Amino acid sequence: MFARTRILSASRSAVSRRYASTKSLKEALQEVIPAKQEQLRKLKTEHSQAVVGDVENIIGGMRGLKAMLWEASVLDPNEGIRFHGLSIPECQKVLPAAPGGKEMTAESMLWLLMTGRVPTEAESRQLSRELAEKGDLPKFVEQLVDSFPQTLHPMAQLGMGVAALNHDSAFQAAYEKGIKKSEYWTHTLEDALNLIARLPALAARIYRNVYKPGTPMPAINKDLDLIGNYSALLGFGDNHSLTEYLRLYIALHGDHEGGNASAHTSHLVGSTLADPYLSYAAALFALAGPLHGLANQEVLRWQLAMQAEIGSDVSHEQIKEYLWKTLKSGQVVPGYGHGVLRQADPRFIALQEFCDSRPELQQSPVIGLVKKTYEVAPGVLKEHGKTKNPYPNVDATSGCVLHHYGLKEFKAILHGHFRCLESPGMPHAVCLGSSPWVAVGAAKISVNGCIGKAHQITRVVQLIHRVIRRELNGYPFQSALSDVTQKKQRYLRE
Ligand SMILES: CC(=O)SCCNC(=O)CCNC(=O)[C@H](O)C(C)(C)COP(=O)(O)OP(=O)(O)OC[C@H]1O[C@@H](n2cnc3c(N)ncnc32)[C@H](O)[C@@H]1OP(=O)(O)O
Ligand SMILES: O=C([O-])CC(=O)C(=O)O
Repeated sequence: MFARTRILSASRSAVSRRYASTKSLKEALQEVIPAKQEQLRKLKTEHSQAVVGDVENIIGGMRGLKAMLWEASVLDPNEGIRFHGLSIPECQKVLPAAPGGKEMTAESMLWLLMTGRVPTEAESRQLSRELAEKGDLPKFVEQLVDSFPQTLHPMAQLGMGVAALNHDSAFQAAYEKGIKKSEYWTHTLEDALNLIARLPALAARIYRNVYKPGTPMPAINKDLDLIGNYSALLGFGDNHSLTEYLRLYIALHGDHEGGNASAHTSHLVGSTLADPYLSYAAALFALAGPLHGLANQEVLRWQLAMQAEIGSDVSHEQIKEYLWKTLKSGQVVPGYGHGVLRQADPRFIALQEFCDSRPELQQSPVIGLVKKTYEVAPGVLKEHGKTKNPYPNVDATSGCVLHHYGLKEFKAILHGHFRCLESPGMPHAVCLGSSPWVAVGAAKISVNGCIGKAHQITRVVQLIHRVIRRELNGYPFQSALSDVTQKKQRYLRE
């Protein structure tokens, strides 16, 4: 089951003042955080008893449960995501692009998410430079990553690499010395920025070790933005279209209301005051599931299999048959459905618009197939009648564009890293949360969430004990397990 919590938004208004500021991100946050701390203190004293919803059904995990306070973004089921009140087209209009580019940068989205304010170009550039200056990996992490077998899943490698970066955690060091709760955020911010800065070098190193062993990686260019550098480190620095696509892609994935499986995991782990590296590593492992971060790889695999079986120049009827074949074989249609959305994902629409604006993508057979599938799949899924949302999510197209531009390798390092800028959401929560109200609230609520899970785990253990006891009485283990499983499935259905 896909746990997807809902968020109680603290603020829906867009804060998009633009003036000729040249503040660093830390200075901008220094202005925002005291007021936020006061806002949270007031909220707690005045509304801590407020009832925000009923829990209807726990069989589906935490689906739909309002369980966290969040304000960086709000996900409306019909309209999709807004970042501090700004829709995707509005962000595309106001967030600064990289020099020579048109797409909003990851840094400008990060700035917006964390401060609630659109950065000036100077601020965005300054943040790019700060990240580039912090971007090199410690030697021991390079050695660690180089020691992994090529066959180890890149997401497992990425998670371990990120966890190892906690060796230099400023938060952990400060905590050991003893600091006030109200100061947690400065050390957390330092870790979060160091982590974001190092992700390109880490992910690119893993990518090269697995797919392009022995190829030399360029040095980080201090004049480039984060994604410009990432693209170059991967070996695609001269592919301007891919780099621009990545900027858009990563900015769009900056946050999704903070309650998806990976973001929720980082909040849960962060609420114990584990440092950002550990919280983020945990989030990556949640992201590594095929129903979440790996879905775009599943989509690519599925669309290519469709292409191999029925070709590219196909009719709606042929796609319909292929969709039914997938559904009848008991599989999900990857890239369709969502835990919250009930319409086509505006991130999918934004990526489709990117495709429509580029002649090379308009002519791409696989992108053409994605488009045609979108014309047919909602009708088929409605007829199938199971999914609450028969429309595409962002993954329905994202991996296919990468494939067109030459990033053809399947395993999830690509997706994993691209999703990494969900970390703006994470440090935001940790920054505000750790000091001190939201973290405590999140911990309590999460613990409540976990009681359900722990309870289920206990039941599973009891079940297994029963099965083993029966086996000792001469009852074959497999058939005992299948008896019990069938009973359980019947029980859940009923
Ligand atoms: C970036 C992201 O992470 S976006 C999500 C990416 N994931 C995918 O695209 C994978 C395909 N989609 C899915 O598996 C689901 O729609 C999820 C995981 C995204 C959401 O799951 P849920 O919240 O459980 O969705 P929902 O409440 O609509 O599910 C109801 C039923 O419809 C099924 N269903 C949901 N989506 C689909 C689909 N695309 N194809 C077939 N069946 C589906 C579910 O498996 C569930 O079946 P069950 O009752 O037998 O368990
Ligand atoms: O929000 C979710 O449930 C999944 C998703 O689309 C994302 O994480 O971007």
